[in-house]
Amino acid sequence: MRVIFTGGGTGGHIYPIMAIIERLKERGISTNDKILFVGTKKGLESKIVPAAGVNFKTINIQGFNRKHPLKNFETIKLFLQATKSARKILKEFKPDVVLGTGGYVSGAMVYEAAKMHIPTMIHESNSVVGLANKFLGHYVDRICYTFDDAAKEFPEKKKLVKTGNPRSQQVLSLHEEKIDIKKKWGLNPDMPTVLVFGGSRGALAINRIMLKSLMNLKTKPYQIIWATGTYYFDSVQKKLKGVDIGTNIKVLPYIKNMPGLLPEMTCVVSRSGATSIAEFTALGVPVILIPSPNVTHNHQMKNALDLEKAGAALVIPEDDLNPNNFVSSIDHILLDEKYAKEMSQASKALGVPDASDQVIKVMEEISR
Ligand SMILES: CC(=O)N[C@H]1[C@@H](OP(=O)(O)OP(=O)(O)OC[C@H]2O[C@@H](n3ccc(=O)[nH]c3=O)[C@H](O)[C@@H]2O)O[C@H](CO)[C@@H](O)[C@@H]1O
Repeated sequence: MRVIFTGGGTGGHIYPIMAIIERLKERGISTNDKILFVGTKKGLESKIVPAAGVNFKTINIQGFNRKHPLKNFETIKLFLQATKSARKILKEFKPDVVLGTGGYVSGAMVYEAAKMHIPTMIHESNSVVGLANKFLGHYVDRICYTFDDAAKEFPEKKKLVKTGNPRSQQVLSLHEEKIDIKKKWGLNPDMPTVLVFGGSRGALAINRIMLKSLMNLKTKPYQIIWATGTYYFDSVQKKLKGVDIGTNIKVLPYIKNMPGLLPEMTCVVSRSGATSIAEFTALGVPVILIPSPNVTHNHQMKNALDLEKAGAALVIPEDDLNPNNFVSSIDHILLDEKYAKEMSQASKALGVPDASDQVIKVMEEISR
């Protein structure tokens, strides 16, 4: 099967595609020469995709400027050029199906493909639908989604297929490379352990609450792995200079093998980005979610409440966060095994272990 994938900007648009590509190859449905990823030069995809050995082409496109509408003249000019480039790529590559996950580049590619009567589909990984997917919903053959709230935003119900997030299946298949926390960080593998991190880039609010809670946390009968985010690591280190943080707290910039560490954790404290949630629910990890308030339409709060409603997470809004509710929420899960087990089961029930296969099934159904 010849497939063009397109999506850009954030990791949320890229990780699901990378998971589907891996599975397509694993199952022998497609090969590297029949797969093309179309993104932008500036987006994260220009680093991740070629590094994974996937064919990559770019289109020059930019977002609309909501603050300075006059500057959008250039944007419109670029958009029209982008649709021309999209058409050229589609004519040359001749895909059997085109799948977009969001971002302006995906808007241009999938729209052009639909106009050329090439089978098209989109995947929405968040609970609030992004601008490009909302627009494309009118033109594509199928709409795959993760959260029921997202489905409500598309008027044509017959196009909808609930597949879950392909990252879930990928995380489960990587399950065997577990991290040995004793060897790696000198921690006790028999002690309950909590991982604290703030999404792919780290979160200032989560780092601040950790700094404020350290004196309390270092006396607890559990351990903490705190990934500050690479960007914040030096400033956190400076603040910790000369401070005794005990032996049960390990401070790191970034976790390289998250799927290998998550199954070892008793509980996780995190933001509620779509990919993180796909990972937590695939593995059934009990979580305390502190949604980022700085995202479009407050979608992280919606993602988080979906888990809380199912009994799979505790949610603390960033505005309400203080050292008391932070530490007592961790205590609640780490010191009560029964409660942690119930959360884990509720979380697993939300995960879709064969999400990539479900998306691939839709691709096979519509491809020409
Ligand atoms: C601030 C912002 O705009 N956030 C958005 C961004 O979040 P963000 O880019 O943080 O993405 P997610 O939370 O979805 O995923 C983070 C990814 O980074 C990995 N990781 C993180 C820390 C670490 O030390 N090691 C590591 O490997 C996680 O395992 C996960 O795979 O994209 C998401 C879609 O995916 C959106 O829902 C979020 O709202």
